[in-house]
Amino acid sequence: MIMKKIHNILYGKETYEISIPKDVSELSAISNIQVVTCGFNSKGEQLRAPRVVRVGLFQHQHPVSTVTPIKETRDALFKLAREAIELAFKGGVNIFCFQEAWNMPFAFCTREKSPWCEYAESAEHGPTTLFLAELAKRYNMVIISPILERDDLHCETIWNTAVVIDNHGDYLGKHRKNHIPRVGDFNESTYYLEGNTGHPVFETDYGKIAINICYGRHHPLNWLGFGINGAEIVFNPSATVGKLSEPLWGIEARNAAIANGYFTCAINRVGTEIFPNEFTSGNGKPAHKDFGHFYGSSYVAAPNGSRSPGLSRTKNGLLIAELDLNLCRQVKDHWGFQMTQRLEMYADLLRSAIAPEFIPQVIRKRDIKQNKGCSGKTQ
Ligand SMILES: NC(=O)NCCC(=O)O
Repeated sequence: MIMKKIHNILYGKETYEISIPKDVSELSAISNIQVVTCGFNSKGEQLRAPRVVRVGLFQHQHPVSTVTPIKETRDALFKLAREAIELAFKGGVNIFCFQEAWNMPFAFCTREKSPWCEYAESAEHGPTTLFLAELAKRYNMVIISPILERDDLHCETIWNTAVVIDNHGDYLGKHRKNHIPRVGDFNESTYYLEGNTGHPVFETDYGKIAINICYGRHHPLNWLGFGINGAEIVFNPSATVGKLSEPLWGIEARNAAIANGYFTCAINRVGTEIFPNEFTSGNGKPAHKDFGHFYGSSYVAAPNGSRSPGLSRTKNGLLIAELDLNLCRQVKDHWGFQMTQRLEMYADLLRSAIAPEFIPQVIRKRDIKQNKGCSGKTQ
């Protein structure tokens, strides 16, 4: 009883394990992908049937050395992806999402252009999208594929992009990472700029979904943007290391789910990737060859604040979560956060804050004294 109470305070309303076919465990053992399941409770409604979907969050280690030739690396990653997607299909997954820049080493610490920029490919018809489109169609699954994008139409520039492929195997659209980190070894601004795609929400057969890529999870207004556009599930494909962000990890996506009335799915890389050349990041640390440990711990949070168990800190894993999208509106009706959010007041504040002549609204005692006598009368 007391444990139940503690669980409730720390992790929110009770979740349940979902039943999945036996061969999922067998396949999970063969492919060495840990499978964790979780379902979120919702209320029945009189007028709407439950809108239950299953999401699959896949976290993985880079399967080869970082210096492995690109084609060989791609083959190894595609093999792993195929195994994970097959596993997800057997587990009834409708929407599958990879971690950030899933199809390459996370080399943006190095600041080297070669060979890492060669991993960039077209969002619309690059090899990764073509490979996944076939699987998406075969398994009737929406697939979110965060990659390094090469924009052929616009001077071959590079972006950090999540591609959405629908369950018919068609390219549905893309979102480019809105906030680019400049912290620790995250030297990503050497490679790409802040995204120019706004806060798109993709309407799929399995609900309205959006993607907030990695560092964007530190920005509450970025989460808000997807909520304003009607997202029901926001995926947060990430690549982040223990020393930098682990204390924040369990809080940010969960808080975003509560504040915005949608489900959030936070996915992180696993393992340590060693690069051939030493690098520094202007932070006084000795030159080194790796980012540190990517700690996995992927999880799902619901709009009512409850969360799933996390995947492992060290192993490849697939989290299969069952969500009733009706819960989004149920929580909005209950708490009224959207009704009470005062967007117009914040819009005014933001508009004035970006103006060059902005004066912060600070009340100081000395200003009061200047304007009024002790009697409180204006002088
Ligand atoms: N990939 C990325 O944006 N990482 C930044 C570090 C963090 O946000 O924890």
